[in-house]
Amino acid sequence: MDNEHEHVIEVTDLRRVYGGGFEAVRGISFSVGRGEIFALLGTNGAGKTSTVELLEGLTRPAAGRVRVLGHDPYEERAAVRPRVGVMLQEGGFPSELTVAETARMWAGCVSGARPEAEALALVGLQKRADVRVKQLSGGERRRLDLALALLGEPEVLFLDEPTTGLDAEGRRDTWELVRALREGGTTVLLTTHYLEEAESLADRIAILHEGRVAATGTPSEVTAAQPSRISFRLPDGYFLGDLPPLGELGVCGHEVDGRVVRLRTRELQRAATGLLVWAERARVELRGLDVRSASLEEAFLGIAREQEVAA
Ligand SMILES: Nc1ncnc2c1ncn2[C@@H]1O[C@H](COP(=O)(O)OP(=O)(O)OP(=O)(O)O)[C@@H](O)[C@H]1O
Repeated sequence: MDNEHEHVIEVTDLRRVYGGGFEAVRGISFSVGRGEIFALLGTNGAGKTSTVELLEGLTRPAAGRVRVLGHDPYEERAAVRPRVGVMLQEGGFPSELTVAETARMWAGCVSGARPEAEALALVGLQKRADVRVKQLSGGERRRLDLALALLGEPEVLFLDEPTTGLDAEGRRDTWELVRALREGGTTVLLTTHYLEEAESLADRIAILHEGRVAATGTPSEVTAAQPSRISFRLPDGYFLGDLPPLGELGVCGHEVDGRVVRLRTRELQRAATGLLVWAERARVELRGLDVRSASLEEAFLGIAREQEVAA
């Protein structure tokens, strides 16, 4: 396999069982290529952190295979660890130390670390170097976590909810930094609760549900599998039955809320054209007309609903 298309992360039929027998990860498979940003999404308890911890080599899977940079991250920790940066959900470093002292202490544990000041500057914390960690805001702590993960100039970066607690500007700064790291060839696997984050940042995503991959692909592939929406106000004096038969328009679901009609369709062009031709002929205006493809949020909620029904 050439370097460009090398799978930096490979997960095959991965399982994780906690003490007591609860199976949190139930046969997950995916791979991440070099320089890709891959996002794991899912409801609370879907198994994102449990999966990331296996990738980080913190514990051994109950079954299945994990490879990071071609190695087993648990059995061959010494080969993998120096090439990987990890940002856990809870950093948990001593809060009496200053930001600079924390970075220095951390750098002491990393071989070939970049200068601490450079790592702090990457996340915009250079002016907070002399502040004690306990005095940082939640968002600043998250950025310090990220700076520490970047100290070793990692080839692979694991980010567990990297922007939780950050304000809108901090979140966008982090996205820019992650994109810049990708441009430099870093492979990034992140978990997030922010669908907007996955949509804007990730090359590919996997939506987990109860320990399984419910959907995977590029964000647009995942949303394309969900119905599009058309909404409008019924013109005065008209009723739903006055529209062309919804089945003929390719509509697969509808709701009427007062005068507002919402249609779902997998054939957006056919439905929109049929509706507009009807309105033109009837010489009526469809006020509030809104036509759009599913967002990742709608896809996410749709997948969660489908899974609940299937269960
Ligand atoms: N140490 C543990 N012992 C037993 N069960 C656990 C343990 N840690 C996690 N679980 C369970 O495993 C499931 C998956 O948890 P996990 O933290 O991986 O989910 P998650 O997708 O990261 O959730 P969140 O979005 O809330 O962080 C949950 O049902 C959780 O209660």
